[in-house]
Amino acid sequence: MRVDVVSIFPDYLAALDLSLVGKARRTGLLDLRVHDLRGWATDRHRTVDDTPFGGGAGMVMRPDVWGRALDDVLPAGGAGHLVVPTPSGEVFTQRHAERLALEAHVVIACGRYEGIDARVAERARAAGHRVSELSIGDYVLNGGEVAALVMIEAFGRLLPGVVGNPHSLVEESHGAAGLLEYPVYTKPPAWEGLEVPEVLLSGHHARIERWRRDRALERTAARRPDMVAALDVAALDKADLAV
Ligand SMILES: Nc1ccccc1-c1cnco1
Repeated sequence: MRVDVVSIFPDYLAALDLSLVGKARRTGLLDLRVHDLRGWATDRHRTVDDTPFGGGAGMVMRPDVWGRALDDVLPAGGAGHLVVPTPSGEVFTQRHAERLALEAHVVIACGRYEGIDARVAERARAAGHRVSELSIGDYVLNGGEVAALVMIEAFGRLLPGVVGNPHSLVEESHGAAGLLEYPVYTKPPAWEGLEVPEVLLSGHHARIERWRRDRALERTAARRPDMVAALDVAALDKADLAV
């Protein structure tokens, strides 16, 4: 899989040399290239932005500079997937990560300022590329670089061979039947006057499973009422019958 990231702060992506993504690059599983957008600017000051048509605060990133950059990094023939991190995008989920992990060539355009001229995405779509404008959550960032790091880690870890044990690719952050994970404990059994729940030391697997399921339900109801609404109660009941 090839991934190109274009940014005016390419050093922001240095974290991608570390850990699993860094290993995937070194072993050739992931061909990740980071580019400085200013390399496609043509004036002496290497300008990449300008004032917004229609007025308003801030600056907009220029279509001509982005157009030249994407002409160079998107694959010929419209076979690429352009990802544009933006606060006004669809919320990025594990589903998006799974789909992106199947792509041969992903290009991530990291915008700054008030965003990238809308014609850049429009032109990429017209050229046949898939284009996804994605948000990693409802908060304000200064640019798309952090979102790019999040997305690359999320889909990069799904590439075959990147994570040692493929079983650990099951959605750890969301456990059984669409619930949040239960609380976890390890040695020592008593720490700073705090005890590990007795049931976890009991060796009674059915009780342990039920305790974990109950804690996961409590957490999900308390922290993610949106997930409770989407719960597959039938699957949960089946799980309940199982333990
Ligand atoms: N706030 C931002 C500013 C610039 C580029 C992306 C974002 C973003 C992406 N996901 C949430 O915010």
